Amino acid sequence: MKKQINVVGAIIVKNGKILCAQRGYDKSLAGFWEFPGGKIESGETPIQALKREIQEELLFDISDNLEEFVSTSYEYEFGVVNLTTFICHIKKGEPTLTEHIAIKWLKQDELEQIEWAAADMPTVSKLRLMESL
Ligand SMILES: Nc1nc2c([nH]c(=O)n2[C@H]2C[C@H](O)[C@@H](COP(=O)(O)OP(=O)(O)OP(=O)(O)O)O2)c(=O)[nH]1
Repeated sequence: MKKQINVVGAIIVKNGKILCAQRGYDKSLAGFWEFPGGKIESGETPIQALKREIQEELLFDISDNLEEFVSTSYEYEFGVVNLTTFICHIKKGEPTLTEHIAIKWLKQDELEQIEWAAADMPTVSKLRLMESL
């Protein structure tokens, strides 16, 4: 069986726009756009993992009222990514790039303008169809 990789991603919403982050060139899926986050470590809940990853990668705190949005699995050649995305807001601080190449704040109907990691497409499609955020 292929390696299972359990990942959480943050849909960070501010003023009706969504934070999109471009993966670094030294990473898997280099240069693709993603919801910031990462792998859940052993002993962590998904929400704990998400808070830790956002603090590590973008140096801000997300608020406590997280809303689970989509859970999907996608098989890449390096393994199966089981991705759960959560809608969240900024509690404290501003996004600061440490690992990503770039970030963009896009409206729901602009999300398809960038090239997303394949596992993210169900989340992108659902966001596109939402009334408002
Ligand atoms: N953080 C995040 N990862 C995603 C998304 N979509 C998607 O396929 N992934 C994949 C990329 C990685 O293979 C894995 C997340 O791991 P990570 O972001 O912690 O990985 P990493 O860069 O530390 O390390 P690596 O995969 O290069 O070894 O899930 C997403 O929206 N956000």
